[in-house]
Amino acid sequence: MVERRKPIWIKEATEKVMEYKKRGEGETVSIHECDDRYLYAPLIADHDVPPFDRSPYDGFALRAKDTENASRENPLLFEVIDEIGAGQVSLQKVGQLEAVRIMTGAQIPVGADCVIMLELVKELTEGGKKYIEVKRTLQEGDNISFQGEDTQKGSPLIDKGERINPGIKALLATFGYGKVKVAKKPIVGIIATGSELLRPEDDLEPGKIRDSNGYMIESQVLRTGGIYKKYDNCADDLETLYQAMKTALEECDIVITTGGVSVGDFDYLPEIYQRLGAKLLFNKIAMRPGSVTSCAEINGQLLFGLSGNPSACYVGFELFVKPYLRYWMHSDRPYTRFITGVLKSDFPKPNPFTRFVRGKLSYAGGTVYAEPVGLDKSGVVTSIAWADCLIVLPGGTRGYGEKDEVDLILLEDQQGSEVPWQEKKLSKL
Ligand SMILES: Nc1nc2c(c(=O)[nH]1)N[C@H]1C(S)=C(S)[C@@H](COP(=O)(O)OP(=O)(O)OC[C@H]3O[C@@H](n4cnc5c(N)ncnc54)[C@H](O)[C@@H]3O)O[C@H]1N2
Ligand code: MOO
Ligand SMILES: [Mg+2]
Repeated sequence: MVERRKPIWIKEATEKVMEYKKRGEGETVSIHECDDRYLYAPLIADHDVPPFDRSPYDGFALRAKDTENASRENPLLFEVIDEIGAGQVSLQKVGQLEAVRIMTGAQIPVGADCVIMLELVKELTEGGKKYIEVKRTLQEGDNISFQGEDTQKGSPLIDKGERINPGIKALLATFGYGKVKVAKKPIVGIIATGSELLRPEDDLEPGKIRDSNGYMIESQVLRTGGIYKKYDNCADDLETLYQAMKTALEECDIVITTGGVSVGDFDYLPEIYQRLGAKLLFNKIAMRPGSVTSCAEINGQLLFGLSGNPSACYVGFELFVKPYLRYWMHSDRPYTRFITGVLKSDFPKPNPFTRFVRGKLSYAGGTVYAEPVGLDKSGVVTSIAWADCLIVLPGGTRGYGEKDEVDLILLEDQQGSEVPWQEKKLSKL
């Protein structure tokens, strides 16, 4: 008699995985290599930015009070006592009716309290001395970028666990991090199982297909920020698979298998979990695709048994593996981000389980729309390539129609969510 598995809610499966969440160690990398890594410590401003009052324009620095009586009818002459570019500091003190020619980015000289742009003055030379003619009044602070106006010393800027983007990298450079402490990348073992599997470089043979899941998971691991170790495809043979799993467990932080988790004659994963002495967390989830997604734990290490069906495998990773890995890298928003949008076409097929339909986002009139792409079957591979979201259609007795409001899981998002997508209503399964 074939085992009858009892499905659990997505919410419950997520919680079971995250019960084993842990934070990985840190390592130091060159700033050149910190992109897309997760910060291991918060970033706090250790000095003011800008670090000194500076000119935002090419112009002349002078004292505002000296311009009090300046006008078109009454131009005032200021003697130019020095000239500085960015990086230079004037040793002169600006006194009454004096000015320093100053370029953008240069420090405001002592005595000066405002800047007038080059275009607004007339320059003249008389008796070997340089002057400018000022025809307008200026206020103290006019055209000055003040020390600390961007950020002040001691300000918390970026939390630990944030993924380093170009802006964060700019801040790291600003505050002198030639080397950056980041979370170590978790090593994810990938084993594609199935006697039908060929490698991409192999010619097709009767009854065989090329392994696509293994490569797709490689990509998902990289997109999440981890590193992968892909093992040779494993035929549906208990002993070979058992040995491959043991090796992967020793060499990796977590292990993902694809295929062999269902109830078929050659689906050996359930038996392998038993032989390894791993604790089964779940092997059936009320969702489609990916209902067979399994997870087991041994000595704190997780084994994810993703479905062999490509679309199911993909969804299983996004919902359950990704948050675990992101948390590992210290993210406080480890879950896949979701938003609300509008269904762009009918989806009449009802399903008792929550469905994650591969979809494409579009925007019109301030609304986000999502349209299913490709064939909605868990064995389908093409739709994954066309999708940038998963349209969530909660299980029930009816299908969904155009204009229905739906949750959308964003596949390309790197910001993450503090909370997972989860069923809003839980009835009996
Ligand atoms: N009697 C039942 N049969 C099935 C059930 C069930 O509940 N009762 N569940 C179905 C569902 S749902 C799914 S999903 C699949 C899951 O199967 P497995 O995870 O055991 O995967 P396999 O049987 O090994 O393969 C399924 C399918 O996927 C292809 N495959 C496998 N690996 C790859 C790969 N690396 N790249 C591309 N494609 C792959 C494989 O050739 C099969 O076509 O079970 C249903 N059956
Ligand atoms: O678990 Mo299977 O999800 O229908 O692909
Ligand atoms: Mg199977």
